[in-house]
Amino acid sequence: MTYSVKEAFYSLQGEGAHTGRPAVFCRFTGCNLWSGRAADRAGAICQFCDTDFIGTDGQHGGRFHSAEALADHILALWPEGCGHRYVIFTGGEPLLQLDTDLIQAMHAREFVVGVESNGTLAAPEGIDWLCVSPKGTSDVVVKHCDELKLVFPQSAAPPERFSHIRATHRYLSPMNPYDANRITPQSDHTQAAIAYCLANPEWRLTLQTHKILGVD
Ligand SMILES: C[S@@+](CC[C@H](N)C(=O)[O-])C[C@H]1O[C@@H](n2cnc3c(N)ncnc32)[C@H](O)[C@@H]1O
Ligand SMILES: Nc1nc2[nH]cc(C(=O)O)c2c(=O)[nH]1
Ligand code: SF4
Ligand SMILES: [Mg+2]
Repeated sequence: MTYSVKEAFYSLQGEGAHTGRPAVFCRFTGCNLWSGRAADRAGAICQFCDTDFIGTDGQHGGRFHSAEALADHILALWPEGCGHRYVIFTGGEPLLQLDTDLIQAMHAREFVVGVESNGTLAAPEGIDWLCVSPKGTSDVVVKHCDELKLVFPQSAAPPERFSHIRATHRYLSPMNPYDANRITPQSDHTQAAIAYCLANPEWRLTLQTHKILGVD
C-alpha cells in the first residue's frame, strides 16, 4: 500500500471531545465528496470544506510506500521520549487510505489512533476514537462512533437526520467561512447552534478553537 499524505503536523486537537489534546495530524490526500478544486465546489456534495487536500506538497507531506515508513514519519513528529502519543488521521477523507496495517503500526509505536471521517465509508478495525462528521445529502454508512460532530447549519443534513447513529458524544460545530484561517466565534452560525443545543440538550456546542487561537 502506498499512502499519499498532504501534510503532517503536531498541534492541539481544535474540535470536539478531545479539544486541547496534543496530537500529530496526518492529512491524507483526496476526498470522495469533493475534488478539492475551486471550480468543482458548487457542484460538490460537500461545499464548505475549509481544507486543501490536493497533492503531497504540504509540510511533512509525501508518498509513503509502507505502513512502517509512514508510522516512523509520524513518530518523528512527536516530542522525543514523550508518551501520551495521539495521532489523528484526517484529510481529505482518511478512510480512503487508512487500513489495519497502518493502525497496527501506530499501535506498535504506542499511539492512540483517532480518525476524522465524513462517515460514508466503512471503518477498518482498531480505531480508538472515531469522529464522524456527516456532509449534505451523502449517506452515512457508519452506524456507531465515539463522536458525531455535525457542521451546522446544513439544509440537507439537519441534526434530526442522524438520530439513528449511536454516538457517545453529539456536537454541533458552527460552519465557518471555508477560506478563513482566523475566526471570531460570535457568528450567526454559532448563535443558531447555541439555540439548537439549548432546545435539544442531547447536542453540545463545539468550536474550531485552532482558528480562534491561530494555531495549525
Ligand atoms: C476537513 S475535514 C476532513 C475529515 C473528513 N473528510 C470530514 O469531513 O470529517 C475535518 C473537519 O473539519 C470540518 N470542517 C470542514 N470545513 C468546515 C467549515 N467550513 N466549518 C466548520 N467545520 C468544517 C469537518 O466537518 C471535519 O469535522
Ligand atoms: N488544530 C486542528 N484541529 C483539528 N481537528 C480536526 C482538524 C481537521 O482538519 O481534521 C483539525 C485541524 O486542521 N487543526
Ligand atoms: S468530506 Fe471532509 S475533506 Fe471532504 S470535502 Fe468535506 S470537509 Fe473536506
Ligand atoms: Mg481542519
